[in-house]
Amino acid sequence: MTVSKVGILDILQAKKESRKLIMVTAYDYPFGLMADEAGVDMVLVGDSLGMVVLGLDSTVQVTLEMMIHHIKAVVRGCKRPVVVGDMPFMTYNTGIRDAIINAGRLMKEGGCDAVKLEGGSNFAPVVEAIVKAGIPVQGHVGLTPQTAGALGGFKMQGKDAAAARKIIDDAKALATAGAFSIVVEAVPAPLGRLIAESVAVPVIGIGAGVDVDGQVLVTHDMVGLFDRFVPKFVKQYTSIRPTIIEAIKTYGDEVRSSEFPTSYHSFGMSDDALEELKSSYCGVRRTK
Ligand SMILES: Nc1nc(=O)c2c([nH]1)NC[C@@H]1CN(c3ccc(C(=O)N[C@@H](CCC(=O)O)C(=O)O)cc3)CN21
Ligand SMILES: CC(C)C(=O)C(=O)O
Ligand SMILES: [Mg+2]
Repeated sequence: MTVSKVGILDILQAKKESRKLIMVTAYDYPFGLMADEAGVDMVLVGDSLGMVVLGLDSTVQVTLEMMIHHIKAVVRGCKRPVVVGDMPFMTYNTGIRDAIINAGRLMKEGGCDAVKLEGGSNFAPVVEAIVKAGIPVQGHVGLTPQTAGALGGFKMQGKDAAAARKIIDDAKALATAGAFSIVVEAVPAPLGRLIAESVAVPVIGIGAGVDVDGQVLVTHDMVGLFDRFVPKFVKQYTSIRPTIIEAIKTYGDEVRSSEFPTSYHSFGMSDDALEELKSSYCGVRRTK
């Protein structure tokens, strides 16, 4: 069966038809396959992979090479969803030429359909240049983890009217620059709604309330596979970490007690071959 690939135009159309957009993260082939099978619209290969699957303390140390490595794996599993690759810190902040070259590498070498970058109106010229080069760009405003240090940590943004106004203006600038969609992270729900009402392109919320055009979550968070910290906006739909730990423990117990492997999980050999082998075999330690 052939599956029709979701396109950027389908993402834009969804907002016009008031259809909510579903986005989740994936960092490897099995999670790419599962997201595809679950029928999501977009898969984000987030730079959160630095924290979630590489054990780093922030997303700042993530490199373009790491992103390309993981994007390639996810793309192999995703036949239908739009695959968005996060641009790492300092791969688009140093100038328009660098940004275009690096976005191009994520697309050409990684194989993703679009890129995402963090930043507001200051980055509108960068977004515009990448879009003009033919690469769809998703914006990201509100809590921007790559610059969390400057924001005072992984904290909610847009608390007072002036800060909220700035985020609305940022989203508008990105939409005008040609972003096909904008991620809004960790802002008050009423602000999320105002942002969604302010731009024609879909606003994808993560901790931005329900009145936006779609939602994104880190898959490892929603299945309880990552729990070093659990942001307020995460809902754990299942908890597979204890299940995995229990399986590994049981395996260990069965190895120690020689319950595993059984003959079912072992390979046999013909009696003739075994006899011939034994006659010429000179073991150091004779058992049985
Ligand atoms: N596993 C994971 N999930 C994410 O959503 C995520 C990452 N990693 N890494 C990159 C960024 C970092 N993000 C984070 C990380 C922590 C909080 C957090 O703990 N926030 C607290 C404090 C809120 C406040 O003080 O305003 C919370 O209770 O939500 C939020 C977003 C979102 N992104
Ligand atoms: C949290 C999402 C939006 C993200 O940027 C990431 O996973 O890196
Ligand atoms: Mg990110």
